[in-house]
Amino acid sequence: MVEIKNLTKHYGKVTAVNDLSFEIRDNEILGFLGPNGAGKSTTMNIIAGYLPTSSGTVNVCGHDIKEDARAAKRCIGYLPEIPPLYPDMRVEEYLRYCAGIKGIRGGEVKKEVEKVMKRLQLTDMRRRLIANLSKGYKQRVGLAQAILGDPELLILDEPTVGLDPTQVAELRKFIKTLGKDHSVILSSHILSEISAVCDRVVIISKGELRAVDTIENLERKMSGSPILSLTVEGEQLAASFVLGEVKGIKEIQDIIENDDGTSVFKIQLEDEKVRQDIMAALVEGGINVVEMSMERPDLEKVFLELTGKKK
Ligand SMILES: Nc1ncnc2c1ncn2[C@@H]1O[C@H](COP(=O)(O)OP(=O)(O)OP(=O)(O)O)[C@@H](O)[C@H]1O
Repeated sequence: MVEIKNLTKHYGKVTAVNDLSFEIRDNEILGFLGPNGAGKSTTMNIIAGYLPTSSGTVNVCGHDIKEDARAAKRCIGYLPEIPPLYPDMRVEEYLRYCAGIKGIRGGEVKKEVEKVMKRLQLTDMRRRLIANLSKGYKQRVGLAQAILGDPELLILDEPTVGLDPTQVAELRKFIKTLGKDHSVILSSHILSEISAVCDRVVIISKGELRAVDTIENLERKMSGSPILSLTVEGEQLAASFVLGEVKGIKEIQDIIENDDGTSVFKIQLEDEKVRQDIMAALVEGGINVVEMSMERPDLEKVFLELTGKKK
């Protein structure tokens, strides 16, 4: 869907983006993470064709954003960090105006505007002045203009900023449904949001790429030796004895005794597969297993490690 190659952007002496390369695949929701000033908005503005590159290329749906801007922009719906709303226009009037800018003509305008208003539950607000809308409704209008004409690629720059928790949940749900038949690149500061919504994630810091992968793979790569959390019933000593016989255990890092007579073992493994041997040994040794789960670092730890902000 989108191929970004060696993208660099200078603002005078400031290098905002430095030799960035990644792709956005068909029908995926790609999370775009980075600390403040990392270069996220700059990159998104360039992909959307709003800002020229200093060097490098961006190809959207087979069209070079520089050479063939008009065709590339036809495939793109963009919701910038600050949506380009006109406060003195009414909702429907504004969406009709946006449809015109996007090259939608004739009877298609009404059809498209009705469709997006319905999708974002704006129909009852069609005659409301944008200035008088709540922040949540303004964001819906911003999103409605982005999806007008059903573009294949949606660029959403921090779409949930300033919304209340209910609106955030609604918007996330909507973005998830969009991701079924669109490609979406979504920037956010909220790591839990990226975890909840995205398939893959790109992490940048100081304009440079730090990682591109699925969240699961990133967490796995960061985790080093896997840690097993094992809760058993009965004598700690008996369980320790059985565990001592299993090959592939690096270290028992901790044993926590609970009030209900169960004990939790934190066990560092050489390989995740050792888990099965542990289970078999415990069953054979007559130890009752209450719970067994792998512990992974969450996206926050991965992010802090990759962006050099480790606590
Ligand atoms: N028009 C501009 N002129 C000069 N420098 C700029 C301009 N726009 C951005 N920058 C600088 O480029 C760098 C990247 O900024 P950008 O807004 O792309 O980061 P960001 O990751 O979107 O940050 P945030 O999360 O705070 O929105 C920053 O150092 C910023 O100060």
